[in-house]
Amino acid sequence: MAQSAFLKAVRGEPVPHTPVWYMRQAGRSLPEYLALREGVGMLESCMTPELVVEITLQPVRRYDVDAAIFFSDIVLPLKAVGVDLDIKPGVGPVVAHPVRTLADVEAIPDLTPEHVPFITEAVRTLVAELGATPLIGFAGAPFTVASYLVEGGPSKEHAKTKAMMFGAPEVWDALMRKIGAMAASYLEVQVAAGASAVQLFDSWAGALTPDDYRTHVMPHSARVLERAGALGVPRIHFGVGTSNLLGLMGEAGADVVGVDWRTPLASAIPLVGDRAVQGNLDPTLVFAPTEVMTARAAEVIEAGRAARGHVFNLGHGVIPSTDPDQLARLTEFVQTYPLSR
Ligand SMILES: Cc1c2[nH]c(c1CCC(=O)O)Cc1[nH]c(c(CCC(=O)O)c1C)Cc1[nH]c(c(CCC(=O)O)c1C)Cc1[nH]c(c(C)c1CCC(=O)O)C2
Repeated sequence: MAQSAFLKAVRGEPVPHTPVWYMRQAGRSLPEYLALREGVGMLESCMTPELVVEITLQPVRRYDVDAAIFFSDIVLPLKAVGVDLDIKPGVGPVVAHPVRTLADVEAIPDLTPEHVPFITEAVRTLVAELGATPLIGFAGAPFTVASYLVEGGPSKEHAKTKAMMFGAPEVWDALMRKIGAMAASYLEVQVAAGASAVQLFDSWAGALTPDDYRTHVMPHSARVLERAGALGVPRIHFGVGTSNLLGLMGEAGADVVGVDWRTPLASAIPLVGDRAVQGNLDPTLVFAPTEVMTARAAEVIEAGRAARGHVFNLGHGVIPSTDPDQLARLTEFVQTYPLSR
């Protein structure tokens, strides 16, 4: 495991090849996933260790990627403590009673390992099955999880969330502390059971100005990353549309900053300081002819050499209509691309 290209890259050590994994590598792009999920709800599948193990392993078998990502969802810890929510196909997380008041926040229980025995079981089994392939655990960052809780579902503008942030700072602070502590506890469970690294997904942080991020969000994400850091595992911090936040997302306590595809790595690397980067091929390039896709992947790898370390990934999740064979070709291309270091 110590020889893993992924772990070497995140520590900034020389690598045998550029490591690669994909956000949403498990899921609807894989026919074997669709077959397994038939008649099983998303949250139900996340709470069934045999399904979590099998779904997490599917892309590792198919692509021989350099890391597995635990199959779950950012709202799963909320579900586990009893928040009434569902994940609707084609929509995303939907919360029955959106959070508006301090009483709403206080009604959400704190997460303990006893809430998520199925996570511990799934991670332990996975780590044994994966052998030398590292498992990445993950949690949703406070802002992104808050958006689902406050809006009640997916949102483009995050208007209610930001209205609380600007207009009800005491409710906002209590909510961010509550779900930040929950994210940290959730990561602790995954690492205690054997996860080798963690990723904090702040997918919607790109909706914020740098000042608002620094004042209202970063301290809460920093506390999550600090607790994860105390466990001794590398921490990846990712968001979408974050070109103006990359420096702050690194400073929040990340070892690796995830970059979406809109920001060229050459621009991102000077912003993140002495940290590794992860990313960032446009996920739609898998629909281009293979040689177009691989030429663009080569540009990403070349640009990544300027960083302390580089983990290849897409700039956001695998699009469900992606052809798995094309992703297999991309993986092989990245893993066999010549190194100059
Ligand atoms: C914002 C967010 C969510 N969930 C997640 C994020 C952060 C990452 C990102 O920015 O994409 C995180 C997540 N969700 C899922 C994973 C699995 C691990 C992996 O990356 O392979 C991870 C890391 C499974 C999932 N989470 C979800 C699916 C699809 C559900 C299904 O297969 O029926 C999967 C595989 C559902 C979900 N859950 C969420 C959305 C937006 C959706 C998609 C809704 C849809 O289009 O159907 C919330």
